[in-house]
Amino acid sequence: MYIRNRARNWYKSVVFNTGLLARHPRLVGRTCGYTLGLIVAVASYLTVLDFRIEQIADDQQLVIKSMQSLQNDTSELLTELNKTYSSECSPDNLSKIRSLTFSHQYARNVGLLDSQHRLYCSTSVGLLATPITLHNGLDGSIGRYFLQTPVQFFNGTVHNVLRATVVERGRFQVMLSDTPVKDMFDRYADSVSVGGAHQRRVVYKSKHGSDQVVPADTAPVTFNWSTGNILVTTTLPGISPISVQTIVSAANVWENSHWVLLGMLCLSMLTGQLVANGITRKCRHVQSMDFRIQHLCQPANVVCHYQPMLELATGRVVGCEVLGRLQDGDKLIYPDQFIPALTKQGLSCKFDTAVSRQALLALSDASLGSAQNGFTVALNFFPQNLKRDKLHAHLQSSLQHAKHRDLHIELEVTEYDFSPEIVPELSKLKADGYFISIDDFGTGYSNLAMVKRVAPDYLKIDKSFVFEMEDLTIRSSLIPEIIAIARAVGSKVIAEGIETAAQAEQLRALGVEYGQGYYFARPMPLADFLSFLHKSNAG
Ligand SMILES: Nc1nc2c(ncn2[C@@H]2O[C@@H]3COP(=O)(O)O[C@H]4[C@@H](O)[C@H](n5cnc6c(=O)[nH]c(N)nc65)O[C@@H]4COP(=O)(O)O[C@H]3[C@H]2O)c(=O)[nH]1
Repeated sequence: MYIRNRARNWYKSVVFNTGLLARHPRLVGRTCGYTLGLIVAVASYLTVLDFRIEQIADDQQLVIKSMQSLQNDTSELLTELNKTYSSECSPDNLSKIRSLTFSHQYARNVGLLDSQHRLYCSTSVGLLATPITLHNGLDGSIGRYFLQTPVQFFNGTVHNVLRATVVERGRFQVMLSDTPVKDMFDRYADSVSVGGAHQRRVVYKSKHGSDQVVPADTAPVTFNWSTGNILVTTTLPGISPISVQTIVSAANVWENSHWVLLGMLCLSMLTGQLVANGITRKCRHVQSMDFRIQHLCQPANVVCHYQPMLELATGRVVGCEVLGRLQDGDKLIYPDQFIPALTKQGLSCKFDTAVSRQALLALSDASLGSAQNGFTVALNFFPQNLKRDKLHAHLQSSLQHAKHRDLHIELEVTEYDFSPEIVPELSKLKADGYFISIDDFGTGYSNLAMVKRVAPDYLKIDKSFVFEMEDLTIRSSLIPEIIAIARAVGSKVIAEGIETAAQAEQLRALGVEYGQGYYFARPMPLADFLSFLHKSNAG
């Protein structure tokens, strides 16, 4: 749980504080996607390599088994010869030995030794003209053996000489036909070394194999840093250990598994591309207001700005409109940037509640000077949040600990949102003592009968009418009509968006009671608003 929370916090801080995501979503997506693609490609290659190494180790076991079979067969033959047969070079004895040799797979020829351990007779040649002593023998588990030994045998007409392995035990030597083993070496090994510690030597090497002896204690898989190849080794232990080594190069892996590798390469490229697209989309999404608003819309991020509302006739500040902003790192974001996402994500109530609570707590604690009595606080609410019972409870609880409770709360609903469903709620709120104002009046098509039923305390002329006053457009000519409607329903008029002294003067002359706009002051933080208030009302 703890780790999950830490991970979530870390993720959020990365998402919200990393400008990189916002500025380069594609770069982030591609970096992550292609890195993953590369990891998949490397992992695929390592899997194929691992598979190939296992395959080679299995093949080497076959070689080892055939070596074992050769040793067992030869050992059995030598035991039988020493136990049952004499080393006499008589035709009868040689014929018996020959028939025994036929029942053994690897023996080609048997040699007989004299009392001085010299080869003096063989089953293939018979009695030798000169006895032979073999040199450089190795000690093996089945006897002493001589590698690549020149041996004579009779092929019908002449005595041929060939090189073969000879194993000697007791009074006999067996010349081995190691062709089956050699075939195995050719297929599966690059290098074979045999012999005990000091006698060890290379007995086989392929065209790729090295001349170096493979020590008997070589690990099953090693890496040759000078060639960049992997060496797979299997050793048959014993007095004369046999080590079979095979080289696994990248070319070798490619040769054996190129279709699998090509398939995996395509898969990793596809994975990389899909992940890159996915992460790019995700980065864009986490930077979109729809996603960020859920993190931003917390009471701690809500910032209230206050725009003074003045009595046009006297220039006195009589109230303010509270305008909510959201703190996003070191910058503020404004309603036109977040309101669509806010409503889409169902956070409008959370936002309105946070703004109104913060503003009421701040203003009820502040010193408002001569404006203290009956100071008007205009709060904007989304129509769906104008539910009397809930709203009344919330506003009262916000004012519960207030220093002075004589603030007049004005609830603003835009004309655009003015609908039959909210009329009864507004009437009840008005009966509770809240002021009701219809904001942006003139921009919607509100039913005048409905307006009359609510009898709002204020009609706020939308700023678009005020902006065009000096140009005398048709729109601005509607201002007297709006004022007439206000009079008819018993409302006072507030003009929004006053930017020049001429606009303020004209509106005052038309009978508009209150005004707000950049001409007087922009929406501002509480401290600035309070100093503006005291300065304006000082005179
Ligand atoms: N050009 C110009 N503009 C002026 C002038 N005087 C004031 N304004 C801007 O006009 C908007 C007046 O607020 P509104 O009509 O209630 O329109 C508000 C209101 O409908 C909504 N809003 C703002 N705060 C809240 C809130 O806390 N809750 C809800 N539900 N809506 C809010 O967002 C709208 C836009 O708010 P803002 O961006 O703060 O924009 C404010 C204000 O900064 C001026 O002389 N010239």
